[in-house]
Amino acid sequence: MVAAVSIAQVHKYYGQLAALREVDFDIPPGSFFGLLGPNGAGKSTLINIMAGLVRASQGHVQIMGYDVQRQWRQARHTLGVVPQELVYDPFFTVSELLRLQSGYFGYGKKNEPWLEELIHILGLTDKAHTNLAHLSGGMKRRVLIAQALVHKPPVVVLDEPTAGVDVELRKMLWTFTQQLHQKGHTIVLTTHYLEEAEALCEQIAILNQGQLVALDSKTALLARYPYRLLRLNLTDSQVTVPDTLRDKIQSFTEGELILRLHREQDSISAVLDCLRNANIQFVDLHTQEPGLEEVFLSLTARR
Ligand SMILES: Nc1ncnc2c1ncn2[C@@H]1O[C@H](COP(=O)(O)OP(=O)(O)OP(=O)(O)O)[C@@H](O)[C@H]1O
Repeated sequence: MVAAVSIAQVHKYYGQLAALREVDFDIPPGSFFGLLGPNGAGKSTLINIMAGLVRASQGHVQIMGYDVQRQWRQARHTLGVVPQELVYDPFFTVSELLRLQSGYFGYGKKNEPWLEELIHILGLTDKAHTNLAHLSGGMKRRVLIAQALVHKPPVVVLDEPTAGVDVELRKMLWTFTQQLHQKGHTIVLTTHYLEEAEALCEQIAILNQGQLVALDSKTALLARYPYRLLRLNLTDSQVTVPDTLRDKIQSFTEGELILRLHREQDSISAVLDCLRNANIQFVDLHTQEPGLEEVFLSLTARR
């Protein structure tokens, strides 16, 4: 089966700076794929290479089997990218822009019902004849999504679609992308909201300083993490935690002590004995399984 996106030995240099180093992985067709990484990890560079906007210094990228450089026309037809920046042309209305974009892909009147449907499902009906310059940031974001979908691309890349949007629009975008996924589109999502990636993505790649540091299903990634958290609400917030527990402290604020315990090496009862021996009392405790945030931080922490 052809990969939705195939990234083969990609390097990208900006002068001396290696923005991507030996990045090599496939995004399976039909997956909901999270591309994560801290600021400057290389996510946008990789997306721009997929979109044919930036040329890889070495290596190849294919979208649905089409090379983004040699077969750029076909590759572009199979890909829709929702950019991170709110870039727009202030001279057009929403509906004019979508028609123009549709025409760029060679679609004529036959595509009108789909454009109407996009306007409707993205809640843009009232704004269809409004100039883009007069739309709010949230509305502009919806237009960018519609614009990326005019040609019904099988692969849809959303570069931080929920950055800076309100809760209502975020929920609407979640539902919308899930529906696209259910219809068979491959979704590639970058986001800094790890709870968002955890809720939506099945497969996850993590980039750090231009290199791939994790590639797995979300479930496997979470299961591989060897720690869990122990949360204790202490009666006294001023206590000194015993030395033997110091390196396990994840945080200690306002009487809530969170310890990071190794599943095999640390026993909860030994930790509690240690606290009791130090005369530290607590009113409540519970354990918590790690979330994507803990896994992400452990893989991307700068040494
Ligand atoms: N046109 C460019 N010229 C020079 N350096 C660049 C250029 N574009 C990106 N970089 C550098 O390449 C590295 C990767 O940047 P990139 O924007 O791909 O990261 P990112 O993971 O998308 O970050 P963010 O989460 O902040 O959007 C950074 O060090 C950045 O400064």
